[in-house]
Amino acid sequence: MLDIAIDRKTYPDRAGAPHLALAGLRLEAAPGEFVCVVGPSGCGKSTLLNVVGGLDRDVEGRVRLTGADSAHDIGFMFQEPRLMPWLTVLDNVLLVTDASPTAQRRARELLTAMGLADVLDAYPGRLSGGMQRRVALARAFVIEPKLLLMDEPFVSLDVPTANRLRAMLVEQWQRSGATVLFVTHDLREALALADRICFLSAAPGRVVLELPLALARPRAPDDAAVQALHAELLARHPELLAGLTSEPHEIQDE
Ligand SMILES: Nc1ncnc2c1ncn2[C@@H]1O[C@H](COP(=O)(O)OP(=O)(O)OP(=O)(O)O)[C@@H](O)[C@H]1O
Repeated sequence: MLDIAIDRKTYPDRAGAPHLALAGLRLEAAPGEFVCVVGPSGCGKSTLLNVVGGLDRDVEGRVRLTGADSAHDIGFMFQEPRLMPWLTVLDNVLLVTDASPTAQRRARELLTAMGLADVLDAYPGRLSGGMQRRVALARAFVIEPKLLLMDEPFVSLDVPTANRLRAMLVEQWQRSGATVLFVTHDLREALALADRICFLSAAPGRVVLELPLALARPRAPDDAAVQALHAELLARHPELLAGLTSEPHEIQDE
């Protein structure tokens, strides 16, 4: 369903010379597959998502997305929740829809499933960081995306809040059947979420290892099976994991 072949993606550096961010990157994802992209800071993960999502078209290569009719079939979630402070929780979610009665029902259902039924009319500034991410998660799913692009969406949250959000994501993903491309530099997070992990090299990023996962769900980053696989990977591929951090830098949230 998703077939990515990026030959070259450059940015102009300060002197205007091309700075290579991605080169020779090949990646495929099957319908409904949850793929995590893991790599060190600066290897091109956000660039990859921007290219796949059509936010950046200045690239040599191609992205084929079959089964999706339009950009409306692609959902996004970024590191920051990116909510409009002047809109209520419900209106923030409806913003990406046609606000039809069906969309309204769906938005309410999603927000209720995420424990936000009591704050539909609240403004984002009144919500904790974790609640704001839940609104962003509901907004990502409300369009019933065929493809969901997620750029470190749970970074900087405390462990219980991040784990709760991951569980909500997996529940909605399993219901929706969406293909997910989830970028992270946290290997334990990837092990907790993915059907398959694609490791990117340091810049310019390309896929250097693919790891299919057969661990049962639900999983969390601190599960014994995840920890064991993490330790095994560290032992087998120390070179790949240099530059990655598995320790989230926490802020207390809820
Ligand atoms: N708008 C831009 N202009 C110039 N260079 C850029 C731009 N955006 C990214 N880069 C460079 O391209 C490379 C890839 O950046 P990108 O943000 O995609 O990496 P990343 O893996 O997402 O990093 P991080 O994990 O730190 O968010 C880096 O060297 C970065 O400095």
